[in-house]
Amino acid sequence: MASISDARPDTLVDRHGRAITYLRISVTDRCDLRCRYCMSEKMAFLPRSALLTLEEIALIADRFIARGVRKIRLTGGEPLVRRDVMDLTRRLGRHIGTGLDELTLTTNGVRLADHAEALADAGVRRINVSLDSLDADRFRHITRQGDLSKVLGGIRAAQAAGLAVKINMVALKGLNDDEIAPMLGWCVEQGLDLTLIETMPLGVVDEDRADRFLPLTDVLADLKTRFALVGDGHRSGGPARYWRVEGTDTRLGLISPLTANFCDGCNRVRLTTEGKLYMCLGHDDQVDLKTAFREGGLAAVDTAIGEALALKPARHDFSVARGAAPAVGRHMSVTGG
Ligand SMILES: Nc1nc2c(ncn2[C@@H]2O[C@H](COP(=O)(O)OP(=O)(O)OP(=O)(O)O)[C@@H](O)[C@H]2O)c(=O)[nH]1
Ligand SMILES: C[S@@+](CC[C@H](N)C(=O)[O-])C[C@H]1O[C@@H](n2cnc3c(N)ncnc32)[C@H](O)[C@@H]1O
Ligand code: SF4
Ligand code: SF4
Repeated sequence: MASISDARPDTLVDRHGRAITYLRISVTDRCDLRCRYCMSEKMAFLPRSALLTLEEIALIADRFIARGVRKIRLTGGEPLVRRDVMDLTRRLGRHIGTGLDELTLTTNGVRLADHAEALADAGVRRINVSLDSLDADRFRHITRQGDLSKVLGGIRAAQAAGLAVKINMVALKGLNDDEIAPMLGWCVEQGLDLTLIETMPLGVVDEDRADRFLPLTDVLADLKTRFALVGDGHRSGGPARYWRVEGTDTRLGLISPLTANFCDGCNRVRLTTEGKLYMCLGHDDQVDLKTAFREGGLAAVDTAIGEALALKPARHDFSVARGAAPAVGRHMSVTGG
């Protein structure tokens, strides 16, 4: 866990002594899919007038970089549906090697083929692509409208552009639990990493989370009977714990907020597309950086960021008990995952 004593003088440190070095930016709440665990079928999206402009996002990101953020991830909604996202990527990419160690992106992959080379040219070296099934019908069912072939084409294009690709798969009881081992096998064949994710109770969706929750402790025990998995001390700066499939290049990551809490090591905050800086995925504490910027410029942004550090909760209170209300009303697509 990062602590105040590890922190450089300009590093952002929260009231629990955790250095904030990772900024996740949701560039849009919109998406071209409607994954069942993420959104309800009928979602209302923000009007475009509510969004930060590209220039505002870039200026706010610069303030975080000046104060010790070393990793930025663009996310959403689906980041590649925002028309000017590549301009933003190029702009932020200029910090790589100086202020930033890494600029990266999490995408559903649908539009990836059109953007893969430009992402690589902007300095992105690896991306995460969400893929919950390799069966076209099931993929369409989970995403409500997705075309698997486009995602697979996007992954191939990313690899051809030299990007390392990690697959994100949300483990869903009764929806894709029988595909987890085959997915890991496929990732080994394709030279991809795989991260499994426990479903988190954010926003009201159209089914009870308890019906879909799959503890990754059980999944890991099963995978260990099928693959030679060796503990791997790799850290990406994100929440996953890693294993390597022995004799291969593939890493298996587990993101287990319910069964293996990782909040002690939290190093991240989230900027939404309307300029709210959320201090935790599972809580409502936030400051409004859009208003701060529009009323007081970057000095007011700096002050607001400082104030936000005092709001960061120690940990989430997620519950996937039957009938439990979601931890917060906003959907994952709004907070940016
Ligand atoms: N509870 C919780 N979940 C998180 C956090 N950060 C990321 N996740 C979840 O982890 C999943 C994968 O996130 P990604 O966008 O791939 O980011 P990452 O795990 O930081 O990625 P890497 O840089 O590859 O480690 C998503 O479902 C996120 O919501 C976090 O701080 N808390
Ligand atoms: C919100 S999406 C945004 C980026 C992009 N649209 C995508 O799907 O990769 C980011 C990540 O959050 C995951 N996610 C969404 N809702 C979730 C939930 N309720 N619990 C756990 N992970 C979730 C997705 O699977 C995806 O990997
Ligand atoms: S997980 Fe990503 S692709 Fe799926 S609905 Fe949410 S934002 Fe869209
Ligand atoms: S749930 Fe909140 S405190 Fe825990 S790791 Fe995620 S953002 Fe950090």
